[in-house]
Amino acid sequence: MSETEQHNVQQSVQQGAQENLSAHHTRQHSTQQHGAQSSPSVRFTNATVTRGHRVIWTDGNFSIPRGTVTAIVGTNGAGKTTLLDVELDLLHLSNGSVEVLGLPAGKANEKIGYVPQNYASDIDSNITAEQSVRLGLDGTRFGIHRMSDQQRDKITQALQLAGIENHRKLRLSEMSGGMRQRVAIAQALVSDPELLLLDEPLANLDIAGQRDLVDVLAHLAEDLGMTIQIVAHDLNVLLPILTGAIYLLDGHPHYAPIGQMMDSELLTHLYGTKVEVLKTVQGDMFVRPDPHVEPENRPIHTHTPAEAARFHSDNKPADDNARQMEVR
Ligand SMILES: Nc1ncnc2c1ncn2[C@@H]1O[C@H](COP(=O)(O)OP(=O)(O)OP(=O)(O)O)[C@@H](O)[C@H]1O
Repeated sequence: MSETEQHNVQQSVQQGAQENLSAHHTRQHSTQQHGAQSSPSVRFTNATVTRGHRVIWTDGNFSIPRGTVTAIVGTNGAGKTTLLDVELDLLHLSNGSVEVLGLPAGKANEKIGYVPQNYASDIDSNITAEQSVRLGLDGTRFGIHRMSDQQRDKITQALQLAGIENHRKLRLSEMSGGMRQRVAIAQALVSDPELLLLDEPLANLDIAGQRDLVDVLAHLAEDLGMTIQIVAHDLNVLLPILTGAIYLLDGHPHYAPIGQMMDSELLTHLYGTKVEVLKTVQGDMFVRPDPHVEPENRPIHTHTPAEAARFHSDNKPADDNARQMEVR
């Protein structure tokens, strides 16, 4: 999808947010009072997607509970962004079905916050952070209507959640990539989403920027109970907050809880190069390429969905999959 199309999509996802604000507050409140709703955040059934004449992936069969933080991982071109497109009903399946927040894909879009790849590269960077976040409330109507007190409060709240309330008057052109990424997140949050979809939000951020962003996501997930999906290439920085991962392997999407995902055999197949899962004495886990493998010895495997599913079917505790190392 072109960047302009992505931006239009982002706006269409956010359209109706203003009208739904009060209804959404009621919904959120009742969810907090009565616990998580019973339907999963997403449910894929026999899902196959094609673009043009090309099959991107097939046999998607999984569901993910609400209140979870899920990475979407796979090699370049495996179909991670495509998976988000399917959840937003920007792309129809050629077979099977997808439910999002208990409804057919597309029907719950006003409850979804979406942060596309490369945010701000195609919008007017002369606008301020506050104006940009306001686009999440009234989209294309920006600039025509006066802001109500309620809207102003919502924008302030979203800027606070993203940790940029002190920069609301700064123009995007004056901001670093990390700061713009936070503006994009604030824009997605301003409509009080139940599900937040982020497409490679960590790309182009330095280590401190990545950690700051993960802290923001941790607050949204842990304190506000938001369900989050994040397309990412590097699992390490996200590991402290991840509950699971959708992994695209050999043309099929699978879901695994994070403990089962941290398996060096599975990750080696997934990344197409030998990787190790290591555990520090403090109990933190991380993934790294095996430094002893020469490039020409990299394994190249293809697997059926059933074979791939076996990688995480034996419920091995995560500890069994990880080498322990001393890091103090
Ligand atoms: N609009 C489109 N029309 C046709 N093919 C497309 C379109 N968008 C993407 N594709 C193709 O679909 C496949 C999956 O693309 P997608 O962007 O979902 O992959 P990805 O896993 O997100 O990749 P990356 O990690 O490089 O961002 C790629 O081969 C891509 O070339």
